[in-house]
Order: sequence, then C-alpha cells, then structure tokens
Amino acid sequence: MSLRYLTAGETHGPQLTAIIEGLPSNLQLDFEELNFQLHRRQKGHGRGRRMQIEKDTANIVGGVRHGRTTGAPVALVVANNDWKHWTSVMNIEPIEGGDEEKRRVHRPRPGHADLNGGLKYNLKDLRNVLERSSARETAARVAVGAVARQLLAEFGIKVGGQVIRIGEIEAPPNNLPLDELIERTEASSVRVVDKETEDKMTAYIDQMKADGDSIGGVVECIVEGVPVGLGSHVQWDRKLDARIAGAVVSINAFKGCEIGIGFEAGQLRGSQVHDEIKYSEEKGFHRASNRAGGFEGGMTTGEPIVVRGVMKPIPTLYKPLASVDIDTKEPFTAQVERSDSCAVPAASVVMEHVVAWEVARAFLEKFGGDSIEEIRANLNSYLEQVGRY
Ligand SMILES: Cc1cc2nc3c(=O)[nH]c(=O)nc-3n(C[C@H](O)[C@H](O)[C@H](O)COP(=O)(O)O)c2cc1C
Ligand SMILES: C=C(O[C@@H]1CC(C(=O)O)=C[C@@H](OP(=O)(O)O)[C@H]1O)C(=O)O
Repeated sequence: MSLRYLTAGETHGPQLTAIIEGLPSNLQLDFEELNFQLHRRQKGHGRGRRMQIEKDTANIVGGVRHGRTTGAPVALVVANNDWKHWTSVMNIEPIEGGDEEKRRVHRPRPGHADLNGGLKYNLKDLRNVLERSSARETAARVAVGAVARQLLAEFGIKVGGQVIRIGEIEAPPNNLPLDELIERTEASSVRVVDKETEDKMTAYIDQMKADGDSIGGVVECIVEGVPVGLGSHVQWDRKLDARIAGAVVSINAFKGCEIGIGFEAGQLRGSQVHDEIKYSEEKGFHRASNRAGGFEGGMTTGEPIVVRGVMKPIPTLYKPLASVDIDTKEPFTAQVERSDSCAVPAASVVMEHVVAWEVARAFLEKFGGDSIEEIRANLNSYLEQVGRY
C-alpha cells in the first residue's frame, strides 16, 4: 500500500484533521520539531491578522504510542483558535437565529474558488466554498509533510528552501550549502539569505498592502541526500518529477513548477543544458552540474532535487476588483474578507512539505517495508548493489 493522506476541516471550523496511511512502524516522532514546522508556516512578512490568533500545534490522536508509530494510520488534528469567534456561523447542526446569514458571501472574489464552487456545488452561500478552499488547509498539509520529513531525516535526507522572488524583487543567486541556507533563511522575515533583499522585499510588500493590493512570487525547495532511482520511467504516474510538479501546483495559488533550470531549458542548446556524467571511486557515478534539478527519466539522479513554484498574488484585495452579486446579478465590487497581502514566505514552507511528502512516498515505494528496520535493510542492500554496479 502506498503512502497516502486525506485532510478535512474548514478554515473557521473547530479543527483541521488529517489521516496518514502507510507509515512504517518504529518511526520515532519528534513532536517539537513537528510543531516547529507548523510555526514556520505561520510566519513571514505580509500575513494578515489571523496569524496572530492562531498558534498552530498538531495533536496526534491515533497511530502513535510512546512517541513511535505503530504502523496503524496516524491521525492528526490542528485546532482553529479563531473558531470561538465563528461558532454560530459555522455550527454543524441547524440553530435558530444563527449568524450564518450575516456572514453570507454573495459577491465572489475574482481569483478565488468562490464563483466556480458556488456554481458547481449549487451553493448560494459562497462561504461554503471559501471555508474549504482557504489555504488554512495547508496547516494540515504541513503537519503531514512534517511527519514525512522526519521519515526522510531518519535516512539522511534533508529538505530546505528559500524565496526567490516577490513581485519585481528578485533575490541574487547563491550556492550556499543546504544547512547554511536553512539557517540564513530561517532568520529572515521573507525567507531570503541576504538582508538587503529582505529589506527591499518587506518594503515592497508594505507598499502593496498600502495600495490595497496583493503580490505573489517564486519559491524554491531543495532536497539533499536522495538516493539514485526514486520514481520510474516505466509509467507516466510513477515519474517522480511529475508527481512533485502536481503536488506543487496543488498548493493554493500556485500556478507553475520548474524542475532544475526549468523554463530556461527552452532557450538554451543541449550542450548548455545536460549534466555531464563522471565517475570516481569515492563518489561513484555523479554529475558535473545539476541543471536537471536531480531528475532524468522521472527518476532521481542522486544529485539534489531543486524545484521552484510560482505563486500568484492573493485574490482578496482591500481595493476589490469588479464582480457580480450572485443574488441580484448586478455588478458590484467583490466581498472583502480579512486577508494576507503576501503569503509567499509562508507558501515556501508549504512547498517544502508537499515536496517532502512526494519524496517520502517514492522512497517507501522503493524501499517499502512495514518497519523502519525493514526499510533500512532494503535501502542498504540497494545502496550496496548501486556501489557494485
Ligand atoms: C499560505 C497561503 C495563504 C493564503 N492566504 C490567502 C488570503 O489571506 N486571502 C486570499 O484571498 N487568498 C489566500 N491564499 C490564496 C488562496 O487560498 C487561493 O488563491 C485560492 O484557494 C484559490 O485557489 P487557486 O489560486 O489555486 O486557484 C493563500 C494561499 C497560501 C498558500
Ligand atoms: C488561515 C490561514 O490563512 C488564510 C488563508 C485564506 C485563503 O483565502 O486562502 C484567507 C485568510 O483567512 P482568514 O479570513 O480567516 O484570515 C488567511 O488567514 C492560514 O494560513 O492558516
């Protein structure tokens, strides 16, 4: 059985819930580290007031005893502190004189799921769409990805990331070792390496906010320590680069994904793109460069995975765009809900976790066993085979 998960829950409901199926037994979980990842997702310049209300922590309610997985499905919940302000609007059973009409959404926001969801599900209160399409759900995905990340760490695989662009401001390229990159971006309010770029980006985000506008950007995720041969060329849905791209574009507001040099490959010659193959006793087969971003033929090359994702600007604008009232069919400006003006730094944390999840899934498909010990034996035997090749 391959690793899988589902999430449930609304942004202003009582909690988010996730169930992970297919984890091996005997994975020692570090709860502090799990909550640290949730905390990272809440940070970043440009977030709205909601992030001051929430203090995200994951509560594990199944599949773990005395800190270790048992092989049973792992169930996680992340409570919504804001729920206490929404109990009557979000009440699950019908209540007399509830507030749902007061908070009814009937002026769909361009760029959000409101109108499509209302038409598709035949819902006249677009709150029923908004509540689930909200990126609040990414808190559950980070909790799930944080477990995957711990599984990967058990086998020496490390995940990091950085913000590459916010609107017109681009971070200068860097070639830092992953540990240093993680340390430097962690200290930055926009998850970049250098202070000058941070200052420019924060001022730019403030300007967007002052204009009643929003802004998107580009983020990068790097995975190091991945063995050669995760994923497969033999079937379309086993290509790991494709699965990662799907996972990245599934993040709210993400509109594209690049692997390695990505779209730049369309304007360069083959001799400028492909990574030459080398061999040494010490390193075995390896590459002179990593423009492929760690993938050839849907399989990992053993070089670091380098993935970028582009996030569009936040749809909710304090100076709203034109829309149409679904009741009257009259033109109106879109409804203004409390909102972030830029969530690119937070989204870079989400991206790390959806990528970690896909790598962990492919890792278990290749080395799958029911316990950590069985997986380790499978991995070691494969690495010996690769070494002898
Ligand atoms: C971390 C994060 C925070 C977000 N915050 C907001 C927000 O405050 N307001 C908003 O309108 N959209 C926000 N979005 C984007 C919407 O969730 C997203 O645009 C919406 O679900 C529609 O989906 P689509 O953009 O993928 O088509 C956020 C996205 C992410 C990843
Ligand atoms: C709650 C989160 O992000 C939310 C994502 C979001 C959206 O429309 O996607 C809209 C806002 O919701 P609210 O109106 O409740 O403030 C964000 O705060 C979160 O990231 O945890």
